[in-house]
Amino acid sequence: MRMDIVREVPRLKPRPADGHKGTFGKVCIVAGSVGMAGAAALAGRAALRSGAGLVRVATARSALPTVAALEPCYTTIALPEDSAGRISGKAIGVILDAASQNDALAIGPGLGTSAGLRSVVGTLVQQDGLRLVIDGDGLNNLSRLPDWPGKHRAEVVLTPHPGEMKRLWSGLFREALPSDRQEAAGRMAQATGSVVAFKGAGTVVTDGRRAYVNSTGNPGMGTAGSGDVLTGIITALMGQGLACFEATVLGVYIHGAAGDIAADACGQISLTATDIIEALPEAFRKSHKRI
Ligand SMILES: NC(=O)C1=CN([C@@H]2O[C@H](COP(=O)(O)OP(=O)(O)OC[C@H]3O[C@@H](n4cnc5c(N)ncnc54)[C@H](O)[C@@H]3O)[C@@H](O)[C@H]2O)[C@@H](O)CC1
Ligand SMILES: Nc1ncnc2c1ncn2[C@@H]1O[C@H](COP(=O)(O)OP(=O)(O)O)[C@@H](O)[C@H]1O
Repeated sequence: MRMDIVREVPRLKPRPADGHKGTFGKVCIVAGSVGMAGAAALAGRAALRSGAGLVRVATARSALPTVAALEPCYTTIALPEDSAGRISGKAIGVILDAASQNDALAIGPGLGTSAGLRSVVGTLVQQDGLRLVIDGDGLNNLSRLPDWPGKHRAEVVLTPHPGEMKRLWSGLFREALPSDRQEAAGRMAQATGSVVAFKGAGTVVTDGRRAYVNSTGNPGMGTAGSGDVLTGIITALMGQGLACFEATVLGVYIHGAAGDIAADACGQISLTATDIIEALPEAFRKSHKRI
């Protein structure tokens, strides 16, 4: 598969002196469940550290007090839940309202999987004009909807790790997942009309026409919640007006750069997803000088 290789990492425009929180994007992150409140908080905090003017985290009602207590700077939206403490299918009305009131929406970190969540994700991909990042269990729910690419109208970014990629792939193709990561990501992007960030060492970002292979990051980032942080970063960059491909390239680059700064400070063995968030300010400052 021939794709143009992108070597330049996009950048955010300097902030206008009279900018305010409305200028820098409102984003909503639909995430978390009882037992995985942390995933929602990590994505929300990462979005704040990545410049979103307003961050709203929409989560299952029972998980909300924990999610809210983990970070004072985002607001929260309580969603109807099922008996297992996962967001239920009845939440779709509130989520569609949030979609219409925000510049970008993410769904997935820590959701769990269920028929209700499948219908929520399936409805979101059909929303014309919605800018949507799908990660984690958002992808696991999506992979059980084999006909979704034919119906989708939203601008979609998919951020699978290799396990999620396998599930997504087997829902769409008969043949095995190609071992060439660029080939796999490129075909997934073309078949679904989405931007794909196929995560792992050397994350590949592609829209099926262009491909970027990331050089930042380290094995210390193989730690729980690291991908949830990436979701928050990309969503915030989309909220600030970057197109899906550009936001994903910059997001993947900054996430890896923050992981490298964090590994310098605390070593790859002890690195946690929280350390990646704490390193985002330095990663953004350095990238503005270097890129
Ligand atoms: N604090 C929290 O609340 C956390 C919640 N999380 C959520 O937990 C849910 C399930 O996600 P998980 O990823 O844990 O479970 P999955 O079952 O989706 O994936 C785990 C498996 O994926 C494969 N895999 C992942 N990265 C790989 C790589 N680089 N190379 C090869 N294989 C790889 C491995 O087989 C691994 O066992 C998601 O919604 C996620 O957002 C996790 O992010 C962990 C932290
Ligand atoms: N060896 C590595 N080199 C560079 N980046 C890595 C490496 N291992 C993991 N990462 C990055 O860490 C993140 C892990 O995400 P993911 O597997 O979704 O974690 P989680 O589901 O726990 O949030 C991805 O962005 C991935 O690219």
